[in-house]
Amino acid sequence: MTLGGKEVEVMGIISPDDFNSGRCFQLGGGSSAALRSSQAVKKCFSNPFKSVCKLSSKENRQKSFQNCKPRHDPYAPNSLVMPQPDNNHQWMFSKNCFPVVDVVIDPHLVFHLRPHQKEGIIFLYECVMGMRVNGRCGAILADEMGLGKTLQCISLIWTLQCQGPYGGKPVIKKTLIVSPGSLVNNWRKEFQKWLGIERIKIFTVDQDHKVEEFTKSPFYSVLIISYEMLLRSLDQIKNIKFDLLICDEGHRLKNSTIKTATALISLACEKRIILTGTPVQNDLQEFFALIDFVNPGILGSLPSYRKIYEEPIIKSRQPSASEEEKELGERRAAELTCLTGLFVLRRTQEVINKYLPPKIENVVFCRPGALQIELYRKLLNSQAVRFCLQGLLENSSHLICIGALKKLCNHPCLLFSSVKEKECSSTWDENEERNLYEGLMNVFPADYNPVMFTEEESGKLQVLSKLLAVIHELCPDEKVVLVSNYTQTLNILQEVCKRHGYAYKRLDGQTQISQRQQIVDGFNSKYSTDFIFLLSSKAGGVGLNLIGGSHLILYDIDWNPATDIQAMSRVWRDGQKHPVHIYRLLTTGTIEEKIYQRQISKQGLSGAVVDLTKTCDHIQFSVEELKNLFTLHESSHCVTHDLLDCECTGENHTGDSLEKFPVFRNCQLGTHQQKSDSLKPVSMSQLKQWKHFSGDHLNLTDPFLERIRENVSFFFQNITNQTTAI
Ligand SMILES: Nc1ncnc2c1ncn2[C@@H]1O[C@H](COP(=O)(O)OP(=O)(O)OP(=O)(O)O)[C@@H](O)[C@H]1O
Ligand SMILES: [Mg+2]
Repeated sequence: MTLGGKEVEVMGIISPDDFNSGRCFQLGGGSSAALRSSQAVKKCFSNPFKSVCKLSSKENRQKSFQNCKPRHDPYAPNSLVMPQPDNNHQWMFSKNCFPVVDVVIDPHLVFHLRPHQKEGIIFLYECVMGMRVNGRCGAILADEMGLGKTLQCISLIWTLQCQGPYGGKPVIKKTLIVSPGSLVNNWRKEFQKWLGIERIKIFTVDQDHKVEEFTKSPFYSVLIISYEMLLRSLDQIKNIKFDLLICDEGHRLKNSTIKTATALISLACEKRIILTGTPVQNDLQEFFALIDFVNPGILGSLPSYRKIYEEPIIKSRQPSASEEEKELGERRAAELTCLTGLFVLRRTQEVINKYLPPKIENVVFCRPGALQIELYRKLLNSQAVRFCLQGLLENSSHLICIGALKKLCNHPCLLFSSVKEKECSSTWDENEERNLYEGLMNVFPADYNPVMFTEEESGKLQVLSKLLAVIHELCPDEKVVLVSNYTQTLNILQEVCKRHGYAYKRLDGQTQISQRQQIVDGFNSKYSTDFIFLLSSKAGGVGLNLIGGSHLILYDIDWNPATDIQAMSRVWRDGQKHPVHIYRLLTTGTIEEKIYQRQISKQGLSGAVVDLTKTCDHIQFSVEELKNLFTLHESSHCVTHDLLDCECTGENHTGDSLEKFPVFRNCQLGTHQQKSDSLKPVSMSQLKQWKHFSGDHLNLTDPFLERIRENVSFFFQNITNQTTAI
C-alpha cells in the first residue's frame, strides 16, 4: 500500500503486548533482553583463528597465561569479587582469547566499604564493562547525598586501572573526572584518604596546573577538572584518550544544548558515569538528556522518545485520560523504567542512617522585635503592596516586596541600608521601590546607624546569639555551621561572631574556588580553633563535607526546599562523630512562615523536584496567595501549627499517631518504582508527627531550646536515629 507517498509492505504483525510496552520501537525490535543480544550481533565477523594464531607457539601461550592470576585472593574472607562476564561478553570482548580472571577489589578498600557501596561498585563495574546492556558502557549513580558516590567511583577506577577480566589486563588507562570547581580538591582529598598518595597519581587542573602538564607526564592516570576549566581546555582534552569519564553533580547535563554538555558529548570516551544526588526521573525530558549522555542513542532519537514514551506517559497522568490512555502510559513507563533501570541506581539515605549519629531537627519560631513589627506593618500598608494585591503592578514587583519583607525578617538594618541606597540612586523617583519604602525612614530612630545594629532588633538574631552562646558553653569542642543565602546577612552574622569573639571561617560566592577546600579542611580539622562556619549554601554548598560541625543553623529560608536540604546534608553525613542538631529559624507570623508552609504543603511538594536550579522567579502567585503572603499574624504563636489542625496546645505533644499519608512525589516516571525519598522536605502530615512545644512550655528537656525559649513562640522537633543514643 502507499502511505504518505511511500510504498509500504507489511512484514509481520506487532503483538498488542509489544506495541503497548513500546518494545517494538526499540533497537532490534525486541525487549530489553533482546536489546542485549541484538547488540551482540553488531560485532563484525572476524576470523576466529586469527587471534589464536598470533601466539606463535603453544609454549608462548602457556607462558602468557601463567601470569593471568587475580591481583588479590578471591577466596580470602570478605573479599569482594566482581561478577564474571558471560559467554556472550567473552565472545565480544576477549581479545586473544585470554582466560577469564577474577577481578577482586583491593582488600584495603573493601575494609572500609559499606554494604550499599559494595553493591554500587558491582553495579558500576557491570555497567562500564558492558555486562548489563551489551555494547553500552554508561551508568548513572544517583544515590542520595552523602552516600559516598566518590568512594564508589574511586574503588572502580583503582580496580579497572590495575585489573580486568581477560587475562587480568587492566581495562582502563586514563580517567577524566569533571566536577564543580569547589569539589575538585575534594576529589583529590578523597583519593588520598582512601588510597594514599602512592597507589595512584592524580592531577587536578587549576590556574597553576594546566592540562599540558598532564599530557606530557606519563605518571598521572586521573585528571580532575572543573566544568568551567573543561570548556577552556577542551581542545587539549580532546586530544587525550580517556577510557573512563565521570561527571560529578552531573545533573547539570540535563540540558544537552548547554555548552558544557555539548563539550562532554563530543569526547570520544565510551565508558561514562554521571553522579548526582538529585533524583533523575522527575522530568522526562531531562531524564532523556542524562540517559542519552551516558548511553547515546539507547532511547532512540528525541522525537521518537517523545512519541513513544513521554507523550503517552504524560497523557496518562492527566485527570482527563481515558482508560486506554492510562494503560498505555503505564505500560510505556514500566518499559522505560525496566530499560533504564539496568544502568540507573539510586539508594536513599536510609541505607546509611544506621552508621550516622542521631539527628535532632528543630523548627524554631522566633518572636519578631518591636521595630521589626512596626516596619513590617508599614511595608504591608505601602502603596506597592496594595497595588500588588490589586494586580495593578507589573509582573515582578511582588518580588521586590517579598525581598524587602525577607530582609526585614533577617534584620531591620538590612532594610535600612536598602532604602538609603535607593534614596541616593538616580532612579529613585521613577522607581517602584519608592512606593514601597515611602515613609519607612520615619519608623527608624532618628539616629539609626545600620553598622551599630543590635541583636534585640531582630527576633532571629537574638535567638541565634543565645543559641551560639549555649552551644559554646555546653559543647565547647563542637562547631556550628551557620547558613544564609544572602551575602549581606552573612556580613551581619560575621559581625556577631566578631563581637562575641567566636573564631570563624566563611565561604560564599565570592570565595576563590582554589581556596575553598582549604577553608573547609581548616574548619573540619580537629586542631582547628574555629567555632563557626559561615556558609552561603546557594553559592557553593553542593557536595561539601562539613562534618567538623555538628550544629547547623539555617538563618533564613529559601523558596526552594532543595537549598535547605543541601545545606543540612553537609553535616549529617558519614564521618560525623557527634549528634547533629539542626535549627531552622523562622520569624513568627511573617512571610518566613508562609515560605515554610509552601515548602511543606502539597503545592510546594509537587514542585519539590529537588533541584537547585529552580528559583523563586519560577513561582507564580495568584492574588489570593499574595494576600496570604502579605499578611502579618501578630497574635499567633505559630501560624504553621494553627494550620496543622492539631489539637495540642504545645504542652506535651509527642507526635501524632495518625497513619502517614502517602506523600505525593513529582516523579513523571510514576510511583511504582520509587521508594520514599528522604531528600523531600517534610510534609504537613509528617510535621504533625513531630514534637510540638510552645515557648511557654515549662518542661523543655532540651538544654539548647531551654536557653532560647524566652524569645521563641513555638518549636517543632524531630529526632532521627534516637536509638543510637545521644
Ligand atoms: N565507607 C565509608 N566509611 C567512612 N566514611 C565514608 C565512607 N564512604 C564515604 N565516606 C565519607 O562520607 C562523606 C560523603 O561522601 P561523598 O562526598 O562521596 O558523598 P556523595 O555521595 O558524593 O554526596 P553528595 O551528593 O553530597 O556529593 C565523605 O566525607 C566520605 O569520605
Ligand atoms: Mg559528591
